[in-house]
Amino acid sequence: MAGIDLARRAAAALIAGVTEAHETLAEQAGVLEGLAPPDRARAQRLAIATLRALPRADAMLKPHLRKAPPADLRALLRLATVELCTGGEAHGVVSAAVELTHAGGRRTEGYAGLVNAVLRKVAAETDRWARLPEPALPGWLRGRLMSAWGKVAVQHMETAQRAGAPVDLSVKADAEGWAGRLGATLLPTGSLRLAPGAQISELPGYAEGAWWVQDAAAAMAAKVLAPAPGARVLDLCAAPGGKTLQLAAMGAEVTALDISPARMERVRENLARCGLTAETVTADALEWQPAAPFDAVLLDAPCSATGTIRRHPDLPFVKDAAGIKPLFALQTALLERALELVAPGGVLVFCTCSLLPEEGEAQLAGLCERHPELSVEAPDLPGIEPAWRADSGALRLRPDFWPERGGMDGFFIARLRRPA
Ligand SMILES: C[S@@+](CC[C@H](N)C(=O)[O-])C[C@H]1O[C@@H](n2cnc3c(N)ncnc32)[C@H](O)[C@@H]1O
Repeated sequence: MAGIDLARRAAAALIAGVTEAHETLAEQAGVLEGLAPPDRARAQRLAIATLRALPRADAMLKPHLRKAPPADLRALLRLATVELCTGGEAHGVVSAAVELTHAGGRRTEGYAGLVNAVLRKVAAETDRWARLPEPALPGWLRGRLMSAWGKVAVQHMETAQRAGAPVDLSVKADAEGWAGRLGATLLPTGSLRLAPGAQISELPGYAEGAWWVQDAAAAMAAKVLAPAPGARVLDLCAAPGGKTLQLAAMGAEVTALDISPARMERVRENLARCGLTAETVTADALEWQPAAPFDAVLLDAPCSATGTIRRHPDLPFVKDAAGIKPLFALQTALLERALELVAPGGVLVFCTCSLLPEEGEAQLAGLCERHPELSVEAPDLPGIEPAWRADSGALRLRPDFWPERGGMDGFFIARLRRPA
């Protein structure tokens, strides 16, 4: 009997956690504890691949299941089905699933025969996979995006989301040199894009903090802010700190604030690894009182994160329309607070990793209506394409942009100036 495949067991647990307990993969970090780094990475890869293809896996399994199996077994069947239909070696995949069913104890061991029989049938008809409809966004989100961006754009976004996301890096300095050393592509906006399959923590420059992982779209917000060296900048919702690192690397005097103590710890760790400094504050942005206003404030507000589904395919199972609605009012309140903390003549950059206009375009329109004294400044960055510019002067970034390069996260970024 072969040993238990720990990565597959963890992957199945992660899948069940997302689909049954509605917890994100990030919230289930405990599942991966104790696994060796390669098993950890493999478990995450398997869970992500399965979640991305879930409707197809269910369509493959449906004819062979008379009633729904227990949740953890269903996750295991879905995982094995995706593996079988995407090139996994049939004997290895089926026997690993059977082993895990036995190992599940009294609750699942009685299903080992069923798991074996069902997966053998799936393995015998993997040609059906390619003829099944491509997985689409969940209905509540699809409808909203259709009204905002149109059917064709949404189809392109879905294609991008199915393809997944490459890994992008922001560098402290010398982007061209690091592109050469890492074999990465230097993107027109200054981020580096790694070739697939890199083991991040093994790459040169990781240990000494020469760069950090950050999607190219996410990296544009701090570049839009572009603080002068020594400028006092407040990063108002800072954790885990990607934008704090950028601002500090640009030479700004940064205050990084976040409400979450655990996430703030990540900011401190990231600053330490990269040898950068910022003042860190754990507080509610709506209540915190600084001694003086700032030259610039960056508000990367909590949002639906619908722009990041291509790298987080767990999100549609965890969030729904009702769950994200309270965020819209929080974003408005945070925007008002952020503006109060900008000194006269200073700059406010507002961004969200959302594709919903309620969390971007509508927030900007509302802010400008309430504060007609503000001016929106169109960003002037290398690499920005005309299609990314909205009439308002903001940047609207979408996963279907840069298709030939591997896409980017969805983001909304606006730069506003208070009169002096
Ligand atoms: C989109 S994330 C920020 C990502 C971060 N800017 C980066 O680039 O790594 C939003 C953050 O807002 C924080 N947050 C939510 N409500 C907050 C509040 N009332 N005050 C301060 N931070 C808050 C969350 O803890 C979360 O870390």
